[in-house]
Amino acid sequence: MESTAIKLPPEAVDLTRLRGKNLTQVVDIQKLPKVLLHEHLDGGLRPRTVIELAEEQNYRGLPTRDAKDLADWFHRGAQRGNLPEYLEGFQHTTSVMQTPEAIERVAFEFIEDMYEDGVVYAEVRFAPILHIHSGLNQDEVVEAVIRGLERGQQTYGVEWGLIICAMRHLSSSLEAAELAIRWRERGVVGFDLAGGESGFPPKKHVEAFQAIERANFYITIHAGEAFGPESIWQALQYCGAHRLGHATRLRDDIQTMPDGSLKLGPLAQYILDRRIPLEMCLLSNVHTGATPTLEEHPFGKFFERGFRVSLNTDDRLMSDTSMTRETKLAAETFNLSLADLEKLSINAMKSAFAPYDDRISMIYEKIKPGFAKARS
Ligand SMILES: O=c1[nH]cnc2c1ncn2[C@@H]1O[C@H](CO)[C@@H](O)[C@H]1O
Ligand SMILES: [Zn+2]
Repeated sequence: MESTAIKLPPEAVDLTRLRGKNLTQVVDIQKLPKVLLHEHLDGGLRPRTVIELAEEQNYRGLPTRDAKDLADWFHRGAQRGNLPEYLEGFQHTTSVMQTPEAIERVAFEFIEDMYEDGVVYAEVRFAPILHIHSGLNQDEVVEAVIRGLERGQQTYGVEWGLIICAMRHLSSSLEAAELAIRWRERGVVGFDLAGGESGFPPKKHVEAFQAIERANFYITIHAGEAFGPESIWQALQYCGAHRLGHATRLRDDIQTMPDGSLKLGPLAQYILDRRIPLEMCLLSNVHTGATPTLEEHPFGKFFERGFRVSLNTDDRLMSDTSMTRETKLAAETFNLSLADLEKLSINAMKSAFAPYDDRISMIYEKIKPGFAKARS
Protein backbone atom coordinates (compact mmCIF):
# COMPACT_ATOMS: atom_id res chain seq x y z
CA MET A 1 0.00 0.00 0.00
CA GLU A 2 1.28 3.43 -0.86
CA SER A 3 1.97 5.88 1.96
CA THR A 4 -0.41 8.82 2.18
CA ALA A 5 1.98 10.87 4.36
CA ILE A 6 2.83 14.30 3.00
CA LYS A 7 6.44 14.49 1.89
CA LEU A 8 8.25 17.41 3.52
CA PRO A 9 11.00 19.22 1.64
CA PRO A 10 14.42 18.08 2.93
CA GLU A 11 15.28 21.39 4.60
CA ALA A 12 12.10 21.23 6.73
CA VAL A 13 12.98 17.71 7.88
CA ASP A 14 16.50 18.79 8.70
CA LEU A 15 15.56 21.87 10.72
CA THR A 16 15.47 19.98 13.99
CA ARG A 17 18.94 18.61 13.32
CA LEU A 18 20.59 21.92 12.54
CA ARG A 19 23.06 23.36 15.02
CA GLY A 20 25.21 26.44 15.43
CA LYS A 21 25.68 28.67 12.40
CA ASN A 22 23.68 26.30 10.21
CA LEU A 23 20.75 26.91 12.52
CA THR A 24 21.08 30.69 12.87
CA GLN A 25 21.29 31.08 9.09
CA VAL A 26 17.96 29.30 8.60
CA VAL A 27 15.89 30.18 11.65
CA ASP A 28 14.93 33.76 12.45
CA ILE A 29 16.22 34.00 16.03
CA GLN A 30 14.49 37.32 16.57
CA LYS A 31 11.08 35.66 16.11
CA LEU A 32 11.67 32.84 18.62
CA PRO A 33 9.85 33.41 21.93
CA LYS A 34 12.57 34.42 24.38
CA VAL A 35 12.57 35.12 28.11
CA LEU A 36 14.81 37.68 29.80
CA LEU A 37 15.44 37.54 33.55
CA HIS A 38 18.47 39.78 33.97
CA GLU A 39 18.49 43.25 32.45
CA HIS A 40 19.13 46.59 34.14
CA LEU A 41 16.63 49.31 33.28
CA ASP A 42 19.39 51.91 33.55
CA GLY A 43 21.69 49.79 31.36
CA GLY A 44 19.35 49.50 28.38
CA LEU A 45 18.42 53.03 27.31
CA ARG A 46 18.44 53.94 23.64
CA PRO A 47 21.32 56.36 22.90
CA ARG A 48 18.90 58.86 21.34
CA THR A 49 16.73 58.74 24.46
CA VAL A 50 19.73 59.45 26.68
CA ILE A 51 20.47 62.58 24.63
CA GLU A 52 16.87 63.81 24.57
CA LEU A 53 16.41 63.24 28.29
CA ALA A 54 19.69 65.05 29.03
CA GLU A 55 18.40 68.06 27.10
CA GLU A 56 15.04 68.01 28.88
CA GLN A 57 16.61 67.74 32.32
CA ASN A 58 19.44 70.12 31.57
CA TYR A 59 22.08 67.51 32.28
CA ARG A 60 25.42 68.65 30.84
CA GLY A 61 27.60 65.67 31.68
CA LEU A 62 27.25 63.68 28.43
CA PRO A 63 30.48 63.29 26.43
CA THR A 64 28.69 63.95 23.10
CA ARG A 65 25.28 64.81 21.67
CA ASP A 66 25.54 62.55 18.68
CA ALA A 67 23.63 59.29 19.15
CA LYS A 68 26.08 57.11 17.22
CA ASP A 69 29.11 58.61 19.00
CA LEU A 70 27.38 58.24 22.34
CA ALA A 71 26.60 54.58 21.69
CA ASP A 72 30.27 54.01 20.75
CA TRP A 73 31.38 55.86 23.86
CA PHE A 74 29.26 53.58 26.08
CA HIS A 75 30.51 50.45 24.32
CA ARG A 76 34.15 51.50 24.53
CA GLY A 77 33.80 52.42 28.19
CA ALA A 78 32.18 49.11 29.04
CA GLN A 79 34.80 46.98 27.32
CA ARG A 80 37.82 47.73 29.48
CA GLY A 81 37.87 44.29 31.06
CA ASN A 82 36.78 45.03 34.61
CA LEU A 83 33.51 45.61 36.45
CA PRO A 84 34.25 48.95 38.17
CA GLU A 85 35.00 50.63 34.81
CA TYR A 86 32.05 48.86 33.18
CA LEU A 87 29.81 50.49 35.78
CA GLU A 88 31.06 54.04 35.13
CA GLY A 89 28.61 54.64 32.27
CA PHE A 90 25.67 54.28 34.63
CA GLN A 91 26.46 57.65 36.10
CA HIS A 92 25.09 59.19 32.89
CA THR A 93 22.07 56.95 32.43
CA THR A 94 20.92 57.37 36.03
CA SER A 95 21.53 61.14 35.80
CA VAL A 96 18.96 61.46 32.99
CA MET A 97 16.39 59.30 34.84
CA GLN A 98 15.47 61.73 37.61
CA THR A 99 11.94 62.87 36.72
CA PRO A 100 8.75 60.75 36.63
CA GLU A 101 8.33 61.47 32.91
CA ALA A 102 11.89 60.43 32.03
CA ILE A 103 11.69 57.27 34.12
CA GLU A 104 8.31 56.30 32.69
CA ARG A 105 9.59 56.83 29.15
CA VAL A 106 12.61 54.59 29.70
CA ALA A 107 10.38 51.85 31.13
CA PHE A 108 7.91 52.11 28.25
CA GLU A 109 10.70 51.96 25.68
CA PHE A 110 12.13 48.94 27.48
CA ILE A 111 8.91 47.01 26.80
CA GLU A 112 8.80 48.29 23.22
CA ASP A 113 12.39 47.03 22.72
CA MET A 114 11.48 43.67 24.25
CA TYR A 115 8.61 43.32 21.82
CA GLU A 116 10.88 44.05 18.87
CA ASP A 117 13.47 41.60 20.22
CA GLY A 118 10.97 38.72 20.42
CA VAL A 119 10.92 38.63 24.21
CA VAL A 120 7.60 37.38 25.64
CA TYR A 121 8.40 37.79 29.34
CA ALA A 122 11.01 40.10 30.87
CA GLU A 123 12.18 40.85 34.38
CA VAL A 124 13.90 44.20 34.60
CA ARG A 125 15.83 45.58 37.56
CA PHE A 126 17.07 48.91 38.82
CA ALA A 127 18.11 50.68 42.04
CA PRO A 128 15.52 53.32 43.04
CA ILE A 129 18.03 55.06 45.32
CA LEU A 130 19.97 56.20 42.23
CA HIS A 131 16.96 58.21 41.00
CA ILE A 132 16.18 60.58 43.87
CA HIS A 133 18.58 63.44 43.08
CA SER A 134 15.90 65.82 41.80
CA GLY A 135 13.56 65.43 44.74
CA LEU A 136 11.55 62.27 44.00
CA ASN A 137 11.17 59.77 46.79
CA GLN A 138 11.82 56.09 46.11
CA ASP A 139 8.12 55.16 46.01
CA GLU A 140 7.53 57.81 43.35
CA VAL A 141 10.44 56.41 41.36
CA VAL A 142 9.05 52.85 41.49
CA GLU A 143 5.59 54.12 40.60
CA ALA A 144 6.93 55.88 37.50
CA VAL A 145 8.72 52.71 36.32
CA ILE A 146 5.57 50.65 36.82
CA ARG A 147 3.47 53.19 34.89
CA GLY A 148 5.84 52.85 31.93
CA LEU A 149 5.92 49.06 32.10
CA GLU A 150 2.12 48.83 32.35
CA ARG A 151 1.63 51.18 29.42
CA GLY A 152 4.15 49.12 27.44
CA GLN A 153 2.36 45.89 28.25
CA GLN A 154 -1.00 47.36 27.23
CA THR A 155 0.49 48.37 23.88
CA TYR A 156 2.70 45.37 23.10
CA GLY A 157 1.46 42.49 25.24
CA VAL A 158 4.91 41.72 26.69
CA GLU A 159 4.60 40.41 30.26
CA TRP A 160 7.02 41.77 32.86
CA GLY A 161 8.19 41.67 36.45
CA LEU A 162 10.19 44.35 38.26
CA ILE A 163 13.17 43.62 40.52
CA ILE A 164 14.42 46.18 43.04
CA CYS A 165 18.21 46.36 43.41
CA ALA A 166 20.10 47.34 46.51
CA MET A 167 23.65 48.51 45.87
CA ARG A 168 26.49 46.55 47.49
CA HIS A 169 28.51 49.65 48.43
CA LEU A 170 25.59 51.43 50.14
CA SER A 171 24.15 50.75 53.58
CA SER A 172 20.54 51.21 52.50
CA SER A 173 19.75 47.62 51.49
CA LEU A 174 17.11 47.06 54.18
CA GLU A 175 15.25 50.15 52.97
CA ALA A 176 15.42 48.78 49.40
CA ALA A 177 14.08 45.41 50.58
CA GLU A 178 11.15 47.07 52.36
CA LEU A 179 10.45 49.11 49.23
CA ALA A 180 10.38 45.93 47.11
CA ILE A 181 7.94 44.26 49.51
CA ARG A 182 5.73 47.36 49.58
CA TRP A 183 5.28 47.26 45.80
CA ARG A 184 4.77 43.54 45.27
CA GLU A 185 1.05 43.86 44.60
CA ARG A 186 1.86 46.20 41.72
CA GLY A 187 4.40 44.09 39.86
CA VAL A 188 7.61 44.01 41.88
CA VAL A 189 8.61 40.34 41.86
CA GLY A 190 11.90 40.26 43.73
CA PHE A 191 15.01 41.79 45.21
CA ASP A 192 18.65 41.91 43.98
CA LEU A 193 22.05 43.08 45.12
CA ALA A 194 24.08 44.85 42.39
CA GLY A 195 27.19 47.01 41.97
CA GLY A 196 30.93 46.35 42.38
CA GLU A 197 31.39 42.84 43.78
CA SER A 198 35.00 42.69 44.91
CA GLY A 199 35.29 44.08 48.44
CA PHE A 200 31.53 44.06 48.97
CA PRO A 201 30.46 40.60 50.16
CA PRO A 202 26.72 39.91 50.09
CA LYS A 203 26.56 38.79 53.73
CA LYS A 204 26.99 42.43 54.81
CA HIS A 205 23.38 42.86 53.66
CA VAL A 206 21.97 39.85 55.44
CA GLU A 207 19.35 41.91 57.30
CA ALA A 208 17.79 42.97 54.00
CA PHE A 209 17.67 39.39 52.74
CA GLN A 210 16.09 38.20 55.97
CA ALA A 211 13.37 40.82 55.59
CA ILE A 212 12.67 39.46 52.10
CA GLU A 213 12.59 35.86 53.34
CA ARG A 214 10.24 36.73 56.20
CA ALA A 215 7.88 38.24 53.62
CA ASN A 216 7.97 34.99 51.57
CA PHE A 217 9.49 37.02 48.76
CA TYR A 218 12.19 36.34 46.16
CA ILE A 219 15.92 36.95 46.01
CA THR A 220 18.44 37.02 43.20
CA ILE A 221 22.02 38.19 43.79
CA HIS A 222 24.83 39.23 41.45
CA ALA A 223 27.50 36.72 42.42
CA GLY A 224 30.52 35.11 40.80
CA GLU A 225 30.92 37.88 38.22
CA ALA A 226 33.90 39.81 39.59
CA PHE A 227 34.65 37.53 42.54
CA GLY A 228 35.03 33.79 43.04
CA PRO A 229 32.90 30.93 44.42
CA GLU A 230 33.04 32.40 47.94
CA SER A 231 30.70 35.17 46.80
CA ILE A 232 28.30 32.63 45.26
CA TRP A 233 28.42 30.50 48.41
CA GLN A 234 27.60 33.51 50.60
CA ALA A 235 24.76 34.54 48.31
CA LEU A 236 23.19 31.11 48.67
CA GLN A 237 24.02 30.04 52.20
CA TYR A 238 24.04 33.37 54.08
CA CYS A 239 21.60 35.38 52.03
CA GLY A 240 19.13 32.77 50.77
CA ALA A 241 19.38 33.62 47.06
CA HIS A 242 16.81 31.78 44.92
CA ARG A 243 18.67 32.66 41.72
CA LEU A 244 22.17 33.86 40.89
CA GLY A 245 23.15 36.68 38.55
CA HIS A 246 26.08 35.56 36.36
CA ALA A 247 27.71 32.85 38.56
CA THR A 248 30.40 32.73 35.87
CA ARG A 249 33.12 31.94 38.40
CA LEU A 250 31.32 28.83 39.54
CA ARG A 251 33.64 27.32 36.93
CA ASP A 252 36.36 27.54 39.63
CA ASP A 253 34.47 24.86 41.58
CA ILE A 254 34.38 22.54 38.57
CA GLN A 255 37.30 20.49 37.28
CA THR A 256 37.51 19.13 33.75
CA MET A 257 38.91 15.59 33.89
CA PRO A 258 41.28 14.16 31.24
CA ASP A 259 38.37 12.26 29.65
CA GLY A 260 36.43 15.51 29.31
CA SER A 261 33.96 14.76 32.10
CA LEU A 262 33.31 17.37 34.81
CA LYS A 263 34.10 16.86 38.46
CA LEU A 264 31.88 19.13 40.53
CA GLY A 265 32.92 20.62 43.85
CA PRO A 266 30.35 20.72 46.67
CA LEU A 267 29.06 24.18 45.75
CA ALA A 268 28.58 23.33 42.07
CA GLN A 269 26.93 20.03 43.02
CA TYR A 270 24.52 21.84 45.35
CA ILE A 271 23.61 24.33 42.62
CA LEU A 272 23.04 21.56 40.10
CA ASP A 273 21.02 19.39 42.50
CA ARG A 274 18.87 22.22 43.87
CA ARG A 275 18.23 23.48 40.31
CA ILE A 276 19.41 26.99 41.27
CA PRO A 277 18.83 29.19 38.20
CA LEU A 278 21.92 30.89 36.79
CA GLU A 279 21.20 34.13 34.92
CA MET A 280 24.13 34.08 32.51
CA CYS A 281 25.16 37.17 30.52
CA LEU A 282 27.66 36.27 27.80
CA LEU A 283 28.74 39.56 26.23
CA SER A 284 28.66 41.45 29.50
CA ASN A 285 31.04 38.84 30.94
CA VAL A 286 33.44 39.31 28.03
CA HIS A 287 33.31 43.08 28.57
CA THR A 288 33.94 42.97 32.32
CA GLY A 289 36.65 40.33 32.00
CA ALA A 290 34.65 37.67 33.85
CA THR A 291 35.65 35.45 30.92
CA PRO A 292 38.73 36.02 28.73
CA THR A 293 36.80 35.16 25.54
CA LEU A 294 33.32 34.10 24.55
CA GLU A 295 34.63 30.66 23.54
CA GLU A 296 36.02 30.12 27.04
CA HIS A 297 32.76 31.12 28.73
CA PRO A 298 31.55 28.28 30.97
CA PHE A 299 27.98 28.61 29.66
CA GLY A 300 28.43 25.75 27.19
CA LYS A 301 29.72 23.36 29.86
CA PHE A 302 27.08 24.39 32.38
CA PHE A 303 24.30 23.88 29.86
CA GLU A 304 25.58 20.49 28.76
CA ARG A 305 25.98 19.31 32.34
CA GLY A 306 22.36 20.16 33.08
CA PHE A 307 22.63 23.34 35.16
CA ARG A 308 19.50 25.51 35.08
CA VAL A 309 21.04 28.25 32.91
CA SER A 310 19.39 31.05 30.97
CA LEU A 311 20.64 33.64 28.48
CA ASN A 312 20.42 37.31 29.43
CA THR A 313 21.49 40.74 28.22
CA ASP A 314 22.51 42.46 31.52
CA ASP A 315 22.94 45.92 29.97
CA ARG A 316 21.83 46.28 26.37
CA LEU A 317 23.28 49.77 25.96
CA MET A 318 26.68 49.19 27.59
CA SER A 319 27.18 45.75 26.06
CA ASP A 320 25.63 46.64 22.69
CA THR A 321 23.40 43.60 22.81
CA SER A 322 19.88 42.17 22.68
CA MET A 323 18.29 38.81 23.42
CA THR A 324 18.44 38.05 19.71
CA ARG A 325 22.18 38.76 19.66
CA GLU A 326 22.92 36.77 22.84
CA THR A 327 20.88 33.83 21.55
CA LYS A 328 22.61 33.89 18.17
CA LEU A 329 26.04 34.09 19.78
CA ALA A 330 25.23 31.25 22.17
CA ALA A 331 23.91 29.06 19.35
CA GLU A 332 26.96 29.72 17.18
CA THR A 333 29.62 29.52 19.90
CA PHE A 334 28.24 26.46 21.69
CA ASN A 335 26.74 24.71 18.68
CA LEU A 336 23.17 24.72 19.97
CA SER A 337 20.08 23.24 18.28
CA LEU A 338 16.56 24.62 18.11
CA ALA A 339 15.58 22.20 20.89
CA ASP A 340 18.41 23.66 23.00
CA LEU A 341 17.13 27.19 22.42
CA GLU A 342 13.62 26.10 23.39
CA LYS A 343 15.02 24.55 26.53
CA LEU A 344 16.79 27.82 27.38
CA SER A 345 13.55 29.80 27.04
CA ILE A 346 11.73 27.22 29.16
CA ASN A 347 14.54 27.17 31.74
CA ALA A 348 14.24 30.93 32.08
CA MET A 349 10.46 30.90 32.31
CA LYS A 350 10.54 28.15 34.95
CA SER A 351 13.00 30.28 36.93
CA ALA A 352 11.01 33.52 36.71
CA PHE A 353 9.67 35.10 39.89
CA ALA A 354 6.17 35.27 38.37
CA PRO A 355 3.57 33.00 40.05
CA TYR A 356 3.66 29.31 39.10
CA ASP A 357 0.38 29.39 37.17
CA ASP A 358 1.56 32.32 35.07
CA ARG A 359 4.85 30.57 34.31
CA ILE A 360 3.02 27.45 33.16
CA SER A 361 0.69 29.38 30.89
CA MET A 362 3.61 31.32 29.38
CA ILE A 363 5.36 28.03 28.62
CA TYR A 364 2.32 26.30 27.11
CA GLU A 365 0.65 29.28 25.46
CA LYS A 366 3.62 31.28 24.18
CA ILE A 367 6.94 29.46 24.24
CA LYS A 368 6.03 25.96 23.04
CA PRO A 369 3.67 27.20 20.29
CA GLY A 370 6.30 29.76 19.18
CA PHE A 371 8.94 27.08 18.76
CA ALA A 372 6.47 24.71 17.11
CA LYS A 373 5.74 27.45 14.59
CA ALA A 374 9.46 27.95 13.93
CA ARG A 375 9.78 24.23 13.22
CA SER A 376 6.84 24.04 10.85
O1 LIG B 1 26.88 43.46 35.53
C1 LIG B 1 26.63 44.14 36.54
N1 LIG B 1 27.14 43.78 37.75
C2 LIG B 1 26.92 44.47 38.88
N2 LIG B 1 26.18 45.58 38.91
C3 LIG B 1 25.65 46.00 37.74
C4 LIG B 1 25.83 45.32 36.53
N3 LIG B 1 25.19 46.00 35.57
C5 LIG B 1 24.62 47.05 36.16
N4 LIG B 1 24.90 47.08 37.48
C6 LIG B 1 24.54 48.09 38.49
O2 LIG B 1 23.21 47.92 38.87
C7 LIG B 1 22.62 49.20 39.05
C8 LIG B 1 21.12 49.10 39.08
O3 LIG B 1 20.60 48.70 37.86
C9 LIG B 1 23.24 50.01 37.94
O4 LIG B 1 23.13 51.40 38.19
C10 LIG B 1 24.68 49.52 37.93
O5 LIG B 1 25.45 50.26 38.85
ZN1 LIG C 1 23.55 42.62 36.16
